Amino acid sequence: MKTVGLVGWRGMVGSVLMRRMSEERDFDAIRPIFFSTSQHGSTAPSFHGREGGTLQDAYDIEALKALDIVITCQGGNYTTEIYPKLRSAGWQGYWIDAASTLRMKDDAVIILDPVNHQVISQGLDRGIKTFVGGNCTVSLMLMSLGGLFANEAVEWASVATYQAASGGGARHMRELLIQMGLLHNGVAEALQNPSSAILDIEQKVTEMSRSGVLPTDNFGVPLAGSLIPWIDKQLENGQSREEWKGQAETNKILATRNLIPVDGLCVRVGALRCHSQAFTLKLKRDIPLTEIEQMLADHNDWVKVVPNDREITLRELTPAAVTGTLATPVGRLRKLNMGPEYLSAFTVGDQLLWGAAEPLRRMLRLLVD
Ligand SMILES: NC(=O)C1=CN([C@@H]2O[C@H](COP(=O)(O)OP(=O)(O)OC[C@H]3O[C@@H](n4cnc5c(N)ncnc54)[C@H](OP(=O)(O)O)[C@@H]3O)[C@@H](O)[C@H]2O)C=CC1
Ligand SMILES: N[C@@H](CC(=O)OP(=O)(O)O)C(=O)O
Repeated sequence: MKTVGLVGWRGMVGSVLMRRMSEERDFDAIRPIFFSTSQHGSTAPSFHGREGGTLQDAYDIEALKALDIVITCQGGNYTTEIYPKLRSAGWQGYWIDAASTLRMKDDAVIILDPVNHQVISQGLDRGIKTFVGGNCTVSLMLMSLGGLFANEAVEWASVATYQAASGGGARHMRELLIQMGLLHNGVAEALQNPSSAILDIEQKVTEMSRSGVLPTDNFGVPLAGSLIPWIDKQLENGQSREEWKGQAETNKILATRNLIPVDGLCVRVGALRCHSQAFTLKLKRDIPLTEIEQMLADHNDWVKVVPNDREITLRELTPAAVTGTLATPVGRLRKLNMGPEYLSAFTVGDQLLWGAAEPLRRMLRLLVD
């Protein structure tokens, strides 16, 4: 049985990972050792009835060296500090990581096994020992649209994202909810009165939003009742770093021989943990819509083709409907006015599940089964 070090297990992504590992009885297949950067010496958690012992120091290279596998959701700073030290200390184990730090390294594979199982297997055969979860929007796009990529049907993809607050981390989610609460409190009385003027209510909300009373330490500006058309750092070419990841990671995950252009605009909206994405896809040929739907539906067990029907779309293709599930639905499929090779699509997916935790635990299973 492999000894597996779990780092970052009590964070937001880590908690989702622990829950999924419990549900899938992954702890039965490993000898887990829990680490912490701040609480070593305390009692480790017990999952699935197994005592976790004592929390180990996540900065202790000797302790980490004794592991067969490290699985970390601790974040990029931890990876940047510890990974090179551990490798230069001669550690030959498998490193499974949620952070973006190592994703584009030549000796790392981006893991999304329903989409690139073959790339992962080839990596293992080549002796690759570093496996990194993809960016959430990229992973969710490929889970939903994988069938079109697998059939080499996509010439290029243009995307507008609607990304949830959770992508920024736990503090961002709290900030959004506090902003929502403050805005509502400010007009709650007026809302009780059906004859109050809606534009007076709106004006009060807008004034509050601009007044500086809302907490904005994490997002920088109010998100409640608004949106933020920029995610992550600014690059010199005008893209945000989140937008840059779209093409870079998609092509690496798929191991494309000819680059598939992917570009668009990444936008933060007031959803909690589901990222949605609106696509314009240029297909390589005019494929009938029924064939497209079949390709998409056949690709993996989690994608669901939602008929392009108003009622069904409202019921099944929203963050509220998808949150907390492993489903990665795709809908609003139709040929656009630009011509029969232009397809629209709208996807929704939980960014903490397929967007973060799920590819990691499935990689672990590939290594231990
Ligand atoms: N948020 C996201 O959507 C995604 C995140 N990621 C990656 O995962 C990393 C971790 O993200 P996320 O889970 O959001 O980070 P969190 O801030 O929720 O957790 C990170 C660490 O903070 C420490 N911590 C300190 N105080 C607390 C507390 N009160 N409750 C829980 N943990 C606490 C824990 O480490 P310790 O026990 O050592 O103190 C924990 O492992 C990111 O940096 C990123 O690299 C990847 C994809 C998506
Ligand atoms: N940047 C993503 C979340 C994330 O953590 O992405 P990455 O794993 O590529 O750093 C978002 O804000 O929604």
